[in-house]
Amino acid sequence: MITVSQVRKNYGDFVALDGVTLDIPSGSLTALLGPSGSGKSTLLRSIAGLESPDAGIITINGEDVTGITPQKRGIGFVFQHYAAFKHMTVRDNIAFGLRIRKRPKAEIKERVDELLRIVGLDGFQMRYPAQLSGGQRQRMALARALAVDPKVLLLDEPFGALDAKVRADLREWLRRLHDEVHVTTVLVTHDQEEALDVADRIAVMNRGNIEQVGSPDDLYERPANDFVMSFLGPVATINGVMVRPHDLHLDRVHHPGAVEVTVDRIVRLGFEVRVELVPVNGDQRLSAQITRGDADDLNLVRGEQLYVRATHIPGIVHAAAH
Ligand SMILES: Nc1ncnc2c1ncn2[C@@H]1O[C@H](COP(=O)(O)OP(=O)(O)OP(=O)(O)O)[C@@H](O)[C@H]1O
Repeated sequence: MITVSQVRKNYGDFVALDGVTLDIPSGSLTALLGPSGSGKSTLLRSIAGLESPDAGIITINGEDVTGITPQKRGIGFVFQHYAAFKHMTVRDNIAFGLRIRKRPKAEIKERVDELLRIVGLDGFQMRYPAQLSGGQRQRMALARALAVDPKVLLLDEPFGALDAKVRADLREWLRRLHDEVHVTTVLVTHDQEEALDVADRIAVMNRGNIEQVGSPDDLYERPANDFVMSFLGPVATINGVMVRPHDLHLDRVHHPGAVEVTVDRIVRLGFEVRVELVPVNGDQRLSAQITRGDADDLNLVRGEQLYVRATHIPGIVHAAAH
């Protein structure tokens, strides 16, 4: 378990962490999710010991590590741009931490073989980092961080520099890796899809504070406020209430609570159809997400008028009336 209590960090006048308190359970994969500048990296680097907080306490497995150097915290760290040792093979890069700890040769070989298998780089052990793809290089970085059996694995946008397809593959891979090694992992990301996809817990950050902590379902279905609601996925505002676009229902007849709208655009996205709507009463425009089947049944035509209503209103969220 990692505990962060009332941690503050200022850079000059700027408050990067505004008294953050967070518990990270052992064995969890927790994502720190938030917009750029919200303090995610500062919090992660404080846990790592790469930043020293101005106030507050951080413990790892019950030990106060606030004043302890990064080397003594038992952490593995992977950054977006991982600095591999270019002149060393993949095998030697992974073995590095074990060598400087002077582990016996046989143990190093066994551990590195195991890690090469876990990260799927068995066939690449004699290559140099320059001969790897970006995704392979990040997997090597993870193997290197895991080699010394860290108590905690800290990942700062580890897939941030990779293209969307590779990112998606690596997310799935990280999830499986975590299921296998169970090391307490904290992942910084600004990508809500990435957080929802891999994390079992998400802490949503905004302006140096934590807005909400919970499972992906909790946050998506029961967001604590408008910020979490809008950061976790697309929203539409209807009658002053924020809802998810897929919770909007289109109808040709009026039902209580329905709003009259004009169909402005119909965008077919494979199985789903996004229908952009302009309320007749001048409210802000909104998008409904419906299935292709529903769209075909409705036989929607651009410019026609119909009614839209919310079939599900999440949690306690209410947008400011306008
Ligand atoms: N060494 C520093 N000196 C001054 N300001 C800093 C320093 N490090 C971070 N900041 C500022 O603190 C704020 C929080 O930075 P941080 O890197 O924690 O945000 P983040 O949520 O990780 O954002 P990003 O996703 O863009 O990395 C930012 O506004 C940043 O400019």
